Amino acid sequence: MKAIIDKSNIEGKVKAPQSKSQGIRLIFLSLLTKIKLYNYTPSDDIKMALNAVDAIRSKTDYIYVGGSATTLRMLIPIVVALKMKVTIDGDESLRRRPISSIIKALKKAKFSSASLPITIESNGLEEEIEIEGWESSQYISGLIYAYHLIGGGKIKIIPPISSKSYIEMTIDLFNRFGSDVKLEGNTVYVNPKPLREYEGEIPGDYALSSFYAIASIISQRKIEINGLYDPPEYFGDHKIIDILANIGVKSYYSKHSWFVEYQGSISPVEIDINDIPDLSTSLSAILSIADGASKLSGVERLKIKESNRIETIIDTLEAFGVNAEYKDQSIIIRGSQIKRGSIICPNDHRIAMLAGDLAIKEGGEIEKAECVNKSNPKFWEDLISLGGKITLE
Ligand SMILES: O=C(O)C1=C[C@@H](OP(=O)(O)O)[C@@H](O)[C@H](O)C1
Ligand SMILES: C=C(OP(=O)(O)O)C(=O)O
Repeated sequence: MKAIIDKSNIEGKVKAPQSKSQGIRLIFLSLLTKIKLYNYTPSDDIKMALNAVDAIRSKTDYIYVGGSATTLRMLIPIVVALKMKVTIDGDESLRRRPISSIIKALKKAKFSSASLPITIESNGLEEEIEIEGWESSQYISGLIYAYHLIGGGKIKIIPPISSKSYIEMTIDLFNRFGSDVKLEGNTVYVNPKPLREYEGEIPGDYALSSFYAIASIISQRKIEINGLYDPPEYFGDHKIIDILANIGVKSYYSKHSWFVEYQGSISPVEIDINDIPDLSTSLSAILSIADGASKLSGVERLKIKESNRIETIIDTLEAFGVNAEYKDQSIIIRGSQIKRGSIICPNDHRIAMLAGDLAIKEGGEIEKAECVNKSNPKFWEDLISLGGKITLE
């Protein structure tokens, strides 16, 4: 599918896209307590998480997880804790992504290979585990679930810890459901308590919502995004509210809604995105119109996302006339006059959304635009509902 976009003004009200991270966590929580989800958006990754828990329940020996690394890397410790013998596979994109740290950490399991497809045979999960913290936080999130399945345990994380905000998200979720999980220093202590049940919707997603907010800023308008959860204390994607406020945008949260309004020029900024990697793409869009050069540091692990996002962010910015380069382990973005451009989605949903935001300025085309379905199948229809002049063919 191709998205053909003309210069547009993005404004009005929209419901936040559902959170892939919160959704996958709630789905895996159904292994531990009763969960009933209403009106969920069936993104590719949500479908893969549902696939995984169904496979666990029916004790099948094969689980396909598509392109969802969150599902994969949370699933591996869970199937090991359940002493399952199972083969897990994914799509071409996921087969290229690393899973070495969790294989190294799980000493009581046997793994047929160091990448997908992989057959796992398990004698269970050790009471205490040590795992490298720099490859992916998703393993630690999965281990927290796994330790809830076997009555508790200790996770010693070898620093540096990447994407720490997602570990905080998992801990926050379990504690809100009544459990007792603590991160003290670099160690997670899992002391399972009875979990409450949940009936409701998947909460809205800040990183996915930021593409709508930033499209509105690029078109110098204002927008209200509702259905969001109260921003937690810990640092994470929800801090996008403050990040935009600090570069010249009117941006604030009130009663489950995020209000964003263009106020004039955008200030350049230096941000370490190691704990908020999913914001790298939407931040690249707004920094394209900043008055000067901005710097995204902590970008090394963007290489192991659905695409090598260091390359695909820079290629996409350049396709729309924006001056960008990779220098000193950072992405440098120099504010430019965005031009009409076009890309073929490099099998990466957030790159298509970045291109969608840039195209709002002077128009553009995105081939394989359906790649947004991995996390937000409503992306194009939502932009159209907000005033986007977009033809899908
Ligand atoms: O736990 C999660 O829900 C996620 C963790 C992050 O991955 P890493 O921990 O591998 O950075 C993030 O990029 C991903 O989109 C979602
Ligand atoms: C990297 C992402 O997801 P995952 O790691 O779950 O594939 C993402 O949503 O940008």
